[in-house]
Amino acid sequence: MPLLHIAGRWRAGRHERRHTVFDPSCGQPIGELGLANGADIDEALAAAESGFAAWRQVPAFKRGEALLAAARRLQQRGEEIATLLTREQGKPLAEARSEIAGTVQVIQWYAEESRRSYGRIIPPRVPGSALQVLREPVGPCAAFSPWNFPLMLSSRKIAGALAAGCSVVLKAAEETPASVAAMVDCFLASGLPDGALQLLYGVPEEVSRRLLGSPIIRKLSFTGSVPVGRELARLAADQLQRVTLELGGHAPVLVFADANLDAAVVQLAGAKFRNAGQICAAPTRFLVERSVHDAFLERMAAACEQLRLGPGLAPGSTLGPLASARRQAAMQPLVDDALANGARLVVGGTRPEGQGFFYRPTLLADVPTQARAMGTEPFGPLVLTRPFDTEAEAIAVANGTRMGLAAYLYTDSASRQARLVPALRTGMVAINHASVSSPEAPFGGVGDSGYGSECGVEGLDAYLQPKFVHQFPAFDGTPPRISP
Ligand SMILES: NC(=O)C1=CN([C@@H]2O[C@H](COP(=O)(O)OP(=O)(O)OC[C@H]3O[C@@H](n4cnc5c(N)ncnc54)[C@H](O)[C@@H]3O)[C@@H](O)[C@H]2O)C=CC1
Ligand SMILES: O=Cc1ccc(S(=O)(=O)O)cc1
Repeated sequence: MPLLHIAGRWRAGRHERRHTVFDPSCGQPIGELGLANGADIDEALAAAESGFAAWRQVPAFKRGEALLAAARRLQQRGEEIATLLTREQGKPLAEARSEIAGTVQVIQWYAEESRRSYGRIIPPRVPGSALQVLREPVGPCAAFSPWNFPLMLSSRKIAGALAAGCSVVLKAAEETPASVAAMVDCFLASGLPDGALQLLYGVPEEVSRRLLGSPIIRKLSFTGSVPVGRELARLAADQLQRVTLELGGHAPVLVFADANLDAAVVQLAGAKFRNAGQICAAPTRFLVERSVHDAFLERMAAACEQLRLGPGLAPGSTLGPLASARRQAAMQPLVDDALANGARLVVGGTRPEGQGFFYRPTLLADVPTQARAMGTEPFGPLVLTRPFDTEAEAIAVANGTRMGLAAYLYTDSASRQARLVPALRTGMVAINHASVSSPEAPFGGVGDSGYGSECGVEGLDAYLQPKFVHQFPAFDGTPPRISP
């Protein structure tokens, strides 16, 4: 699989180590990936430097056109790429198609927004002078994307950087290389100069150390786990690179008795089991007002029973395998620990017999806050519920982890909505709805969920550096008086 793209050329990495790619639905190898060695990474850095020099000269309008063309190509190749994605990541084909549709929209949004990245003129203190703020691309960027939504999460970084006029070296996840390579091909075929976009796979810590150790890189964007995010932020500190970190969450869901319970469960079950629960913003800790807790459990149990666990490419599967043996192995200890701490098993709780990285949809009730799953992001198909009696108690539990990405609130009371939004310590809140992701809106968290945003104008700003220009048309020898 020659899936690296460096300096305008597709080729295999020259590292002595190779990475085996697995089909999560059967646990069998489906390919061998050649990884980047030090020389490959250095070539990618040099190419990103020259690619930046060329790409930043392209007018914003033309950059937007190139991105729109990339989005069209991705749409045209949708079926082929969705199949690649399902094969290597595991998600049901319908979800892979929907990831592609969402990715197309992200690229389109950045393409359009790049035309509106205006500077500004500030009224001057000294008559005849001008105060301008220009917005310049920050420079070559290093981007690291994970395996759970390889296309969506890579596209946020690629399109954000390219829209702003930056070049990118993307290290995507070794677990899911072919789908991202196909998407990168869509970008490259749309008129990018050589070096504007490189794709690497490698030994992760070697790639990050070498990229972030280089003064060429001016910006880091990472989506993944908290420990790796911390490590990359440390590396970026040495070169004073700007940083965006999206490090996952442990989203609380607050369901009050005045909410429409039927609609809430349908939405929440959809959001929870999408991608087998491997979503940073997945609803995870379900805090339900005591008077409706049993009714909620009954409906959620029915929703779990309706899921069809099976290979993503098999028609009718609505819940695929986890993406790796590592993720599958992480589930049972979390479930066993919750049960040992007094939780009640309502549905699932085991992996099925046979091959593949499957885990049954699992509903655990009355999960105590000290259970490990209530503090560690499960990143799997686990619903954890607990009843609450007061709003204050619900908020205390909701804010009881160091993570702060998303929160979900189900209540028809406008006054409660107004009280709870400021009380929730998260970067995003959805009310009577189970999605917090929209290309137009900033996506990001607080606390251990990281900092910075992707998408929205904030996502584009992350790749732009303001430059203040204080201009006097001619110098007449009189020192200007700026202070009053
Ligand atoms: N925010 C998100 O969307 C994601 C969050 N996670 C979180 O991470 C947990 C563990 O997942 P794993 O895949 O086992 O985690 P991991 O942290 O070992 O790997 C996650 C990704 O980061 C990359 N990575 C690892 N070390 C790196 C390094 N030093 N430099 C650059 N990239 C590096 C890997 O290639 C992989 O694609 C999950 O349970 C979940 O909590 C994982 C993936 C995505
Ligand atoms: O894991 C992070 C993540 C996954 C999916 C999406 S989206 O809903 O498809 O936009 C956003 C973030």
